[in-house]
Amino acid sequence: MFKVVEKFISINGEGRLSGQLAVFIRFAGCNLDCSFCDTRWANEKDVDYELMTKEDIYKYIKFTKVKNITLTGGEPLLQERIMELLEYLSKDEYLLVEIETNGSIDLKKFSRIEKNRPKFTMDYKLMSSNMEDKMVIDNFKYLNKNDTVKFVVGTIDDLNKAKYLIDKYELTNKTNVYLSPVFGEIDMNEIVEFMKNNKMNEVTLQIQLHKVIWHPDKKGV
Ligand SMILES: C[S@@+](CC[C@H](N)C(=O)[O-])C[C@H]1O[C@@H](n2cnc3c(N)ncnc32)[C@H](O)[C@@H]1O
Ligand SMILES: Nc1nc2[nH]cc(C(=O)O)c2c(=O)[nH]1
Ligand code: SF4
Ligand SMILES: [Mg+2]
Repeated sequence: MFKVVEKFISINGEGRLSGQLAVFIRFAGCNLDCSFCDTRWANEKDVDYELMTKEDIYKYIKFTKVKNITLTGGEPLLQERIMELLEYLSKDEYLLVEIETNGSIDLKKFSRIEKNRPKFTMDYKLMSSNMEDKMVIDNFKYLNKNDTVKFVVGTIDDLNKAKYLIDKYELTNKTNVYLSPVFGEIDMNEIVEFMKNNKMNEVTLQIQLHKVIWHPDKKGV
């Protein structure tokens, strides 16, 4: 059984599928406590959730008739039998499943799903998150062109570290690389100037589209 705090259809506001319809399954609980977390409510010990089986989740997804699925949270890979869910969903070739994961969970076993492997959007938490020491650097090697590394940046120091990691691990040759501002905390022009000054080709700047369409704190979107 999986602890689902919310499930909804929306426009994906992040990453490569931003702007497209997606079904969101948000799981309860997280092992990190990022300074900027915009979904802290999902990680509270007493958060309300519905218990769903993998079949319940699949039935809900098919009922929506939406192709893109984002498994998120909280930290989705902490769910005890998440591997069973991923393998179950991967059998449906029509679905495009992506996982928003926080960089602290070893991705090795998940990257081994053969057919129609879910796509990782792996956050690398930088200094301003206060969670950088939890990052599993080895994860970079399990990411491919279907996946994304996302750097949520709140300061110039974060930007400098992101650039250092992008260069050191040649991330733009391996996977998609996104910079995302800590919403409302950093002047996006500063990020653009940094990208221009550092000739950051093949890096994508995103803004969380759902926070532009709706109030930034609105749930279920
Ligand atoms: C709430 S997290 C859930 C998935 C997973 N725990 C993670 O951190 O990737 C989903 C995404 O929202 C991003 N996020 C959370 N709070 C944010 C904020 N205040 N500004 C920008 N992005 C934020 C995270 O970095 C992550 O990419
Ligand atoms: N619209 C919308 N798009 C999203 N993409 C990733 C999200 C997340 O919280 O993981 C998210 C979210 O919370 N809402
Ligand atoms: S890892 Fe994700 S859900 Fe957990 S605290 Fe950080 S942003 Fe929030
Ligand atoms: Mg969100």
